[in-house]
Amino acid sequence: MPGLNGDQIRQRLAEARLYLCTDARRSRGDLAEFADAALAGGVDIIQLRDKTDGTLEASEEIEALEVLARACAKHGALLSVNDRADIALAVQADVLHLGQDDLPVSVARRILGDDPVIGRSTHSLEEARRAATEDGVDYFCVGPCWPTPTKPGRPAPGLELVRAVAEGIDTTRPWFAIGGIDERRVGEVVAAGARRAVVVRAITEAEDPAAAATTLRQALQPHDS
Ligand SMILES: Cc1ncc(COP(=O)(O)OP(=O)(O)O)c(N)n1
Ligand SMILES: Cc1nc(C(=O)O)sc1CCOP(=O)(O)O
Ligand SMILES: [Mg+2]
Repeated sequence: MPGLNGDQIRQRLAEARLYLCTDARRSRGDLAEFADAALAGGVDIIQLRDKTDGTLEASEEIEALEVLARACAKHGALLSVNDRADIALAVQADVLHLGQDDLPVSVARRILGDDPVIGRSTHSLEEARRAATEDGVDYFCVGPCWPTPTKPGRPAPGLELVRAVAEGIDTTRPWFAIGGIDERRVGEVVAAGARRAVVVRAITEAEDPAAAATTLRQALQPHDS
């Protein structure tokens, strides 16, 4: 099946509210079933981020991404690869996500071409400001909103940073709050000015991933910017 072109990917990114990072569920059941439930519940973008026991072998990562790609095609969602431009190219991903210490965006762009979108992690107002204008970046993430065991050792700038970004910088590019967000806290994130969120445990550890996604999506949905 042909993939989405750059305009279609950017259109879906603009409309996205809920972004899920999941591991490959090597020790917790079926990845296809889980992805299908999360996407049916309202996840717009799904990323494979498996760092539980070291990183996956490239072949294992590609195999898991192919499972996610089929689920994304079924639900009209975007497929995101973490860190690795070579793997994003290999699986024709819609999205590549890069942290501050990952590949430079200009290098990733050279590898990927213009169509896939590239996202950046930011943890300060200065980094967010840079990501909001840096060439080749399509969206950025701001956090952690709360300290999180999913990213141990990463200090949390908290909702103060979300407020500062919402009020103080050019937010023409889509941006997502991240870190410690769950059904209970998502209202605070929205009140701080975010319209989009990235979650890990709130869905990967939910008893009912579809219901968790629906609740999070509804909390983020009422806004239209
Ligand atoms: C959507 C999204 N946002 C942030 C991150 C974190 O990226 P990074 O800081 O590079 O950390 P790792 O995830 O690579 O450990 C992400 N992966 N996805
Ligand atoms: C992968 C990641 N990156 C962060 C950042 O601030 O860049 S916070 C984070 C982990 C988010 O996991 P959870 O939803 O389980 O708290
Ligand atoms: Mg990274």
